[in-house]
Amino acid sequence: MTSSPFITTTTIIIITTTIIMCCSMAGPRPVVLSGPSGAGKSTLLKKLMEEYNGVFGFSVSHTTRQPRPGEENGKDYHYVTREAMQTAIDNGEFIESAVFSGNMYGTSKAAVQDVQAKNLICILDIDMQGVRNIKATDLNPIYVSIQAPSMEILEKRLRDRKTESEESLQKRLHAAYVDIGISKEEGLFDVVIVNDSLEVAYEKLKVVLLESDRVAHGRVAVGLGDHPGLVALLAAFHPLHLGAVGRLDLQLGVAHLDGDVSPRPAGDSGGGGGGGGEEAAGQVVPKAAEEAGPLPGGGYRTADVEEHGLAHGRAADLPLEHGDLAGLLRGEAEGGARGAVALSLPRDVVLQVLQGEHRVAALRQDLGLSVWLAAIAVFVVVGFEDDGFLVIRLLVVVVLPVGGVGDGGHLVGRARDPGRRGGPGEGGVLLGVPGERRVTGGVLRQLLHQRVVGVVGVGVLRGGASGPREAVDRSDPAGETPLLRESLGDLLTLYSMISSTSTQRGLRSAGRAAAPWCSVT
Ligand SMILES: Nc1ncnc2c1ncn2[C@@H]1O[C@H](COP(=O)(O)OP(=O)(O)OP(=O)(O)O)[C@@H](O)[C@H]1O
Ligand SMILES: Nc1nc2c(ncn2[C@@H]2O[C@H](COP(=O)(O)O)[C@@H](O)[C@H]2O)c(=O)[nH]1
Repeated sequence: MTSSPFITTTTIIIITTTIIMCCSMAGPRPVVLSGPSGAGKSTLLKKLMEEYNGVFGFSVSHTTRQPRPGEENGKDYHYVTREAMQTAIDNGEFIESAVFSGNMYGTSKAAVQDVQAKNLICILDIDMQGVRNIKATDLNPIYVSIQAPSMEILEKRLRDRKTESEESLQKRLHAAYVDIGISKEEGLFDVVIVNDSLEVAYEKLKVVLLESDRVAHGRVAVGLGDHPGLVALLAAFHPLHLGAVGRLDLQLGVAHLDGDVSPRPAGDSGGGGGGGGEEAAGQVVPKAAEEAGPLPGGGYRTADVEEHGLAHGRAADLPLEHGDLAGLLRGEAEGGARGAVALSLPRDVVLQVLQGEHRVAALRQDLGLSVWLAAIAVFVVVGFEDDGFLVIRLLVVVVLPVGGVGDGGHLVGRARDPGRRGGPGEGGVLLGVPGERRVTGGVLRQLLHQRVVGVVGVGVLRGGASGPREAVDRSDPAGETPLLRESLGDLLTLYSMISSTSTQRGLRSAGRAAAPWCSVT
């Protein structure tokens, strides 16, 4: 039984029974790119948009300058007259505006809202006046300065671009001269990237946007497996935080349910499957990916993992893709905001996890720290199948902001003992994650570098409308595995485990967890 007939032929009633949210929330954090004309902002942005289509969205500014060959109205800019622009500014339609090189430029509120409405991370390409103006708003972006290696190179690039008259070029160079000085002002930019080699600069930009401690704070729900309905429901609660909703069931990007994130030392044959423990905690890197070597941030290329990961027979060597990153990148400003990341895994992964090949690799370490439960959401999905059976599905989402876990700390859950089976394939739900700045950065790194935080299964209740309901594993033809009750039990066990300091102490000293599906090595 696949999940799609169920979805298409049943009425779905979703009841959220409990949601306890105790973290501050915030929407996706936009990104401001600024820097002298000719430094390479548009070039970098173009690459970013191509690679992360569906993650970032460009805030289309208004300008009074003439379009350049190849530029499109509504895509590169909204080209308007001075009068129209001034009227719109006077009407309060702009977040900021500036005069640059004799032309008016401005970011309209609608431009930013359009991007955010699509759940994309909004990128603004604005000049230094715009940066100053944005600082006075509550947009709270990440400020990235793009600089050319030198004024000479900047001038050459601008000339070679052949877009400016001599007069315009001189104005831009003058503005650049001023900007370069201002951009050194402490605290104005979060990051300064010198665009010498385009490739190097682009990799740096990606690191900043994808892995920076500054990027993701606040609660992020990346996905709930193959069940968009549930995700939509969650989105209804916190729409700003569910940026990846549209992409949930495409590719969820998580690998390695156990093991350490750091690349294995040469000669190490790798962590044993299911071995767990510090000795066995080496990262399980797909061979081809390993040969290709880690990316600058330490992760591995999606394509390598995608192509070779699953062939290893290890759960969760799956690609981390654009849509998922959108969720990971959303969040609140730096500065101690708390939040959590809930990430679900696709069916195959869940099944493998539930079949028990994986272990808790670092629970001991994390349980010793301040871990607390922030949210439990229980979704009951009721429907009728073609054969008239009433089917009730229960999906339990646990979001666990983990306070105080050190940079790189993590909570890894092994879902079940060997032999257990997964639910009907809606996907599991990942537990996790911290809120403090350094912690969130650490968690992001874990996710991006293929650490996983934990998995909870999905159970199904099946029975006639008036008959006894029985929890069954729908992937089990015998249909006898009482999954549902145990899933709930496991969750409760998990909750009590992590919320009890004595349990934490006990676990630490015993080095083992009491829950059958959760072992500490
Ligand atoms: N790393 C690089 N090496 C060489 N040339 C580059 C590099 N980056 C960008 N360029 C080239 O420099 C020129 C200016 O780049 P680009 O138009 O992206 O700058 P910009 O910062 O967006 O400028 P503006 O603010 O005027 O829009 C382009 O012709 C681009 O192809
Ligand atoms: N303050 C703002 N500056 C903007 C905006 N859109 C673009 N810009 C900046 O203008 C210059 C020139 O751009 P060009 O396309 O004519 O080369 C460049 O530095 C841009 O960053 C805006 O909405 N507000």
